Amino acid sequence: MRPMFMSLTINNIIRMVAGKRYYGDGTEDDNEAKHVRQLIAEVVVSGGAGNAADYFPILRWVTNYEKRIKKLAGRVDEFLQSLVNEKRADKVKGNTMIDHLLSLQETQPDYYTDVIIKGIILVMILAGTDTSAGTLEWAMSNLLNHPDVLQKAKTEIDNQIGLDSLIEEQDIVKLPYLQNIVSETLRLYPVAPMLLPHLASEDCVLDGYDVPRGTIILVNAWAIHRDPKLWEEPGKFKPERFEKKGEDKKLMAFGIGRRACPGSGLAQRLVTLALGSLIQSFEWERVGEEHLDMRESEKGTTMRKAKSLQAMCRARPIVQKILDASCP
Ligand code: HEM
Repeated sequence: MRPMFMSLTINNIIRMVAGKRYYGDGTEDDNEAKHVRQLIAEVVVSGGAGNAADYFPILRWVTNYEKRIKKLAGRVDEFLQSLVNEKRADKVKGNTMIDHLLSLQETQPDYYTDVIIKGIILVMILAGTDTSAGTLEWAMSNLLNHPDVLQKAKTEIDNQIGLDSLIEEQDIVKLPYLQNIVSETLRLYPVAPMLLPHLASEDCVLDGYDVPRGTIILVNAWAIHRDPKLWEEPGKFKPERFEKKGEDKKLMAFGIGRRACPGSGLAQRLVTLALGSLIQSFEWERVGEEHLDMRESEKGTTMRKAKSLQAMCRARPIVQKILDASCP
């Protein structure tokens, strides 16, 4: 299911940024979409790769890694510039993120240069797609390994939303158990397990340790989320734990403070809505009797499942109802 989750999250970000869709919905044979899909696939593969020549500079003589990455960066820049140029040429202003950034460029041209705008688009794609897709994959895998939790979430959705209309963004507040499933997934499987590296801007003392200015600090959120001093039965997937007031305050899957994830609201909404829609629309089962392998992959910048998720599903009656209503 990983490629489907990636298509969803990339569409979500690029539609917000540029009002375009490159996956599904008739884009299969579109040449521009094909080109962008290929480019994004290359960026995803290269994104988490290490460069041995950083540690053994002599390897520069034998690998063409840097040359290849520079070429890829050039193609990415060309693509981002084409998105900006296209929006700039539009006669009527739209409501996409690029439209708003170009308006700011008119009033503050020294700050909102094309380079800054392209940087913002790129960070949205890099930080906002793999992370949400990975969380969805962990959440779905947890549900398949815990059919009782899946059943409880289905009952909540059926009772709160009904069997005639699809769940919408504003319904999420009526689904606390579904929200707790997402929190419990982020606790056990934070896709950025060491957050991002932070640099001490001044000398400071952390928990009794002297930390000199310039030290790189990594926070092990994964270990904090499984600390038996903080959580009861920390290794157990138990969404009910978040029914206790204040438990969610202990989560740090998005970091804490000024440099915490600015996309956390979007990510939580997208993951909860997508998960809710999958539960509402389909009956889900594991492919075999065995529990799913929940080991983590050793590769990549985000923490992914070592074994990509495969599952079986059967449409629930609501799908036919919605299809009948959309093409009478
Ligand atoms: C489940 C999904 C996500 C998770 C678990 C996640 C997690 C994180 C974490 C742990 C950090 C570093 C915080 C720190 O070191 O203190 C971060 C930073 C960041 N995230 Fe997310 N993120 C997710 C989705 C998103 C989305 C959807 C976007 C944007 C659309 C986004 C944009 C960013 C950006 C721009 C930063 C860097 C912020 C800075 O350096 O000031 N993230 N995220």
